[in-house]
Amino acid sequence: MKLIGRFASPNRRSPSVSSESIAFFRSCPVIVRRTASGARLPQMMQGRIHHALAWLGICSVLIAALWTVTLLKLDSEKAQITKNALKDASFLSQSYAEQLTRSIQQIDQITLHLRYEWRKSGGAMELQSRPEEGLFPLVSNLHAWVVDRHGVIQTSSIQGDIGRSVANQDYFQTQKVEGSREMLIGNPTGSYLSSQSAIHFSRRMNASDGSFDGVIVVAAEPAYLESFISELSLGRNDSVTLKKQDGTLLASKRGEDIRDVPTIYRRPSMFLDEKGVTRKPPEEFVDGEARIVAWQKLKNFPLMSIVNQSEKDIFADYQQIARDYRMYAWSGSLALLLFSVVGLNFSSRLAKKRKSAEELKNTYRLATEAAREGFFTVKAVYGKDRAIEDFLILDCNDRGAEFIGFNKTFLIGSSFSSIYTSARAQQVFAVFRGAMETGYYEDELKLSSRDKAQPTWIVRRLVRYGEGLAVTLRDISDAKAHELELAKLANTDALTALPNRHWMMNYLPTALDQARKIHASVALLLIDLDDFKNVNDTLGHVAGDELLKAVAARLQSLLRPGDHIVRLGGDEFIIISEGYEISANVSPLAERICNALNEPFVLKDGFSRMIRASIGISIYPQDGFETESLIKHADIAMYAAKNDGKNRYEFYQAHFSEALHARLNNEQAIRNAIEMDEFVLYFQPRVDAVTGELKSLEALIRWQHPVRGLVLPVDFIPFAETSGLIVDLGALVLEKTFQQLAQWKALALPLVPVSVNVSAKQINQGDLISILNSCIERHGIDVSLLEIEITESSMVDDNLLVLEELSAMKNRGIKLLIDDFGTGYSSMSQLHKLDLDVLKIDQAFTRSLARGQKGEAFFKAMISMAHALGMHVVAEGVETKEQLELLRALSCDEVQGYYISEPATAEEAAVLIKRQFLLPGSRSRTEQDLGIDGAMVRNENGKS
Ligand SMILES: Nc1nc2c(ncn2[C@@H]2O[C@H](COP(=O)(O)OP(=O)(O)OP(=O)(O)O)[C@@H](O)[C@H]2O)c(=O)[nH]1
Repeated sequence: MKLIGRFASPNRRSPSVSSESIAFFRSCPVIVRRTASGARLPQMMQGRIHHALAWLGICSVLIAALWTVTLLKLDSEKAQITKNALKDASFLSQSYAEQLTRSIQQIDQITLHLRYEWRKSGGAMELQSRPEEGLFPLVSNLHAWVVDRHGVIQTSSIQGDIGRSVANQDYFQTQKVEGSREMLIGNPTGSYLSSQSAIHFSRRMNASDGSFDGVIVVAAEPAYLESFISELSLGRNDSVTLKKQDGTLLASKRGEDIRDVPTIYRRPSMFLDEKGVTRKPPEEFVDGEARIVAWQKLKNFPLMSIVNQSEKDIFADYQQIARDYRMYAWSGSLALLLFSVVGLNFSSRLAKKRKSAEELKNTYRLATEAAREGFFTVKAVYGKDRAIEDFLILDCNDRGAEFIGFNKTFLIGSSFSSIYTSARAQQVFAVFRGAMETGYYEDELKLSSRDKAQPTWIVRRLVRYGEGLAVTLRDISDAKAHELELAKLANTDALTALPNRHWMMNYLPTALDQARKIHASVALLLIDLDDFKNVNDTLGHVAGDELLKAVAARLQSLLRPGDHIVRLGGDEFIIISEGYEISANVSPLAERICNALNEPFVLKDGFSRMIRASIGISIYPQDGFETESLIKHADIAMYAAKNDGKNRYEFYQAHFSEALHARLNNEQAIRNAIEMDEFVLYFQPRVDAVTGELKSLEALIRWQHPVRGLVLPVDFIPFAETSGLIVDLGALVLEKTFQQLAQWKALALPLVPVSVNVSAKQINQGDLISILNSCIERHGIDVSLLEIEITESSMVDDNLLVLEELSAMKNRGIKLLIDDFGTGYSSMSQLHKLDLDVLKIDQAFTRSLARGQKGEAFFKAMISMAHALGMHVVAEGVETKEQLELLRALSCDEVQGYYISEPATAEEAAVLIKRQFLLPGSRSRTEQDLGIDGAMVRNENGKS
């Protein structure tokens, strides 16, 4: 939103806008175009003015239309009313004329009739009595009289009228002079009888010679002529008149408002046509009201009936309706005006919103352009059943078009169905329809473009808005390549390039699932190289690596297609073999492996080396259903193979687990015993074969078990060896030995050296010399009081590390003894190289002395050899006086065995130290003084 604000006021640069963001905008052509096109504010104002004008225009048109319709309607109404008024006025004047004609004709008839009667009666007609005879209508406003040639009334319908002279009356004079045969209609004159004026209708009487003989007169008051026009037919300002053709008014009927007006016309008006109807303007009338005027000449009489109908009255109703219509029109106009104001407001808000949306869209596009992301907006196209049929691309940026390999201008406005093949379209539709339903979708897509500049992997993100989707595409090719590389590294063993344990842990569950589905088997062959440590120790780590690689390659060459080989780590490999005939094929495969490894490997240094392996085999489904259990069982089987002498394979059997369990229990018990300090040392003396003088004590370990009592080494050392605990035990023995020496020293005993047995594993640790140094220093014991016994097997294979350790000890001044000599395979050269001090010949050879010449000869050879090498010889297991005698005869230097002493506790050993001479019969003075028995015989078998 801030960005929009900045666009909106380019002249007002906010201090918070960083130079980077300004640079960002400048770098964008769209922004430049916007700012260059002039200030945006006037543009916005222009937009608003356009909107306002549009709304006002629409409103004006609507108002104009409203008024046009209203006025047209009024006009047509008016025209219709006018038309009707003209028609009515014509009709009225016509019917008035007809009525008048009939009335005047009746009067004419009366005059004719009276003249006839007058003549016929010879002037004896009585008019006063005649009305009853129906001579003329008996109405108050119609009278008749007969006048003689002198102008004197001879008879009259009016009482007492006879004898009155009318000689000066116009009608008499006119009739007398003109001698017309027609009835004359006189102008209205004052009536003799009433205040009302009267119209005199006269007819001349002639004597037989044609001379004037008098006049028949009928006088009618105007009311007589007006009587048939009802009041109702007249409007308040209407009038109906009877005029002579010269314009003289004979009778007139007027509406209420103009009844007292002498004449309604300002000027006398003339009607030349026989009949007609017209509108006369207001200025022609005294009351200033326009009128519809209709006239009609009477047939046979020079008279004219005229109807004046006031427009004011005619249009009275119309005026009300017109007022109403105008009011409606005004109201409508106002409403439209209001509507346009509201509309303008609404549309300007809408426009604002649209503008903001447009701004947002542009900003978003700018952002995505800058971010190198592709973006699209698409609209769902719905079918008749409201199901989405297609998608229309509304907008996209260049990057987006690039991603999918089309031109942007082509894409905008295109539908998916037009740009994708039907199969591809189906996949795309499924994804897009799904996003329309759920509102969000994201996945990673691998693109198959051959163009190297094009991305190979993209992230596609779809977000629903309204009826469409906003789609962003981001290039993740680099990250993906890195990820794949990492995945490869995570799944590959760096040394051998074989798949590693991580790969296997992912792969096996799927493989087992598959096997479950198709009822197939999976075999795991866990291969652990035998004594590989020796390879490292003798040839070095680099050669060890080389051998591991060579082993991996050889194992790989033995696999069937579809089998997998994994390096678990160290010298362990697993072969995964899948299929239906596994059980039958596994043994041959295991044998092939053993045989193949037995073939020598020629390493870079030119030496060839053989390696053996122990293989444990577990098979799905009989040995387990899960990855972990199958691996565990293969491991147990492999241990069983190792325990069984190595260089062999074993199929997993349930009892292996029990044995392993027992071994683990034992190991744990040993660990606990170390912790609880349950191990103690016994000491067995080694004496001069001739004098019986104590030369040394061999430290022997025993387990003082709280329940089992004293446990001999044979019952726990093998477990300690296999578990590696032998290293800890060895260190414990050294520590206890030095403690004991320190104690004896403190007791001021005449100390003799103590020999300690160290295992090959202990020497292989490489830190034995530093442990010894530490003990020597801590306990303040002279180095000459320590002797180290090693077995022949420790020296096998010219183990470099062992040789180094031993020579370091030798250099330190520690005596080295080779124990159980004759049971291993040490060579003369090894003995010589190591510069050993003492050779302890195994008790088996001592026992064989008594069995004849061969045993003696063998013994003698060993002694000669040792002496030749400058070594002392110790015979072990001397149990009888005869053996001692023989050994003395063979020049054996020292002896050790039950004949001299069984292993003794520390306290007992202290006594032996004090005795110094331990051969039976050779008692020291002290002993003799104390009365101690020198022969201590115990029923224990063997030593450590
Ligand atoms: N050269 C080399 N040695 C390794 C590597 N990884 C482990 N080792 C060594 O391989 C040896 C494996 O020894 P073990 O399997 O425990 O024992 P072993 O000597 O083979 O004896 P057995 O298994 O009982 O037959 C150890 O000494 C490890 O230090 C490696 O990557 N390269």
